[in-house]
Amino acid sequence: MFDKEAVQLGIAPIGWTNDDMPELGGEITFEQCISEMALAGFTGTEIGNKYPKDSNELKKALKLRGLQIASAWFSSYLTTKPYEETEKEFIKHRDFLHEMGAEVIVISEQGKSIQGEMDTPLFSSKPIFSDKEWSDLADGLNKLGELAVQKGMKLVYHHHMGTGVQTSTEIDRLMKATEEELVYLLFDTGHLYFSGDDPLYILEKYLERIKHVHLKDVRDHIADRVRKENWSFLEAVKHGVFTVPGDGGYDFSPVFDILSQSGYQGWLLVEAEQDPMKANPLEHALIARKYLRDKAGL
Ligand SMILES: O=C1C[C@@H](O)[C@H](O)[C@@H](O)C1=O
Ligand SMILES: [Co+2]
Repeated sequence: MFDKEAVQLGIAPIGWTNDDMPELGGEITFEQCISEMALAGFTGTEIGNKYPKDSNELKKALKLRGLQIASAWFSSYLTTKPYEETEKEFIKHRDFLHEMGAEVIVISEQGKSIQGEMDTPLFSSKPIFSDKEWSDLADGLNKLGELAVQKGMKLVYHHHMGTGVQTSTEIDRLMKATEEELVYLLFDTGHLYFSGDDPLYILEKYLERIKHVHLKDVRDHIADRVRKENWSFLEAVKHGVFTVPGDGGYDFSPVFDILSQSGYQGWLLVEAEQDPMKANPLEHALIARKYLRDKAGL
């Protein structure tokens, strides 16, 4: 059983409006998005591209609906740009999240990433970092982790399809190369399962370092087509490879058991980017909320 006081349930806006493909959900307003999150029974969200940039305006809109900011994605370019460039942007991002009351900062290395490329086949073209790139990445993350600690926050690394940190082996290398008190892990079920890795291996091995969780499910028949037909990450998303927990092929029961038994504290954030014209966002938010109630007792 989860400690209901220690765990908070959130949902990401990318089921309503997509950050990587703004045409998906382009007609859906920020207000509709956050109102439906609250209506479905969630109390938190991450930040999407339609959210107000002004912290007071954002706070007011969220407060009206009983929502909090759990975190927000930050793209680092530690393998391809001078460290100082990433640091400058990171400090602005950190300070905004701190102002919004978030405790974790999601980071993902986008140097050499193919996740935003519509025509680059996902499985055959993912980047593989050189030894130099691994050390630049680890050194940079340690420094950014220190900057997070200065504000009492935690840096959580998001392993991601189509990036240099996608597979279990790559996550192992990153975790080994970084300081455990500075760089934590974001556990995203959907990315590991889609990659063909066992999410439970990562969950059990890094339980102590996992400080943020994305609950994303996968439609197996679409994932099979992505491999066979050499689709890109964005094509996969457009075709509906991701969906909410309870609607795809992954059984979250062991994930919930392991997390609850370990006394996990923090956010469980449902995240399923898909085309809102094909998958009604409110309907899917409700499916996820029911699944969490039935399977996790939350
Ligand atoms: O956490 C995430 C943020 C998105 O923008 C990203 O593309 C998605 O796949 C994800 O897991
Ligand atoms: Co995610």
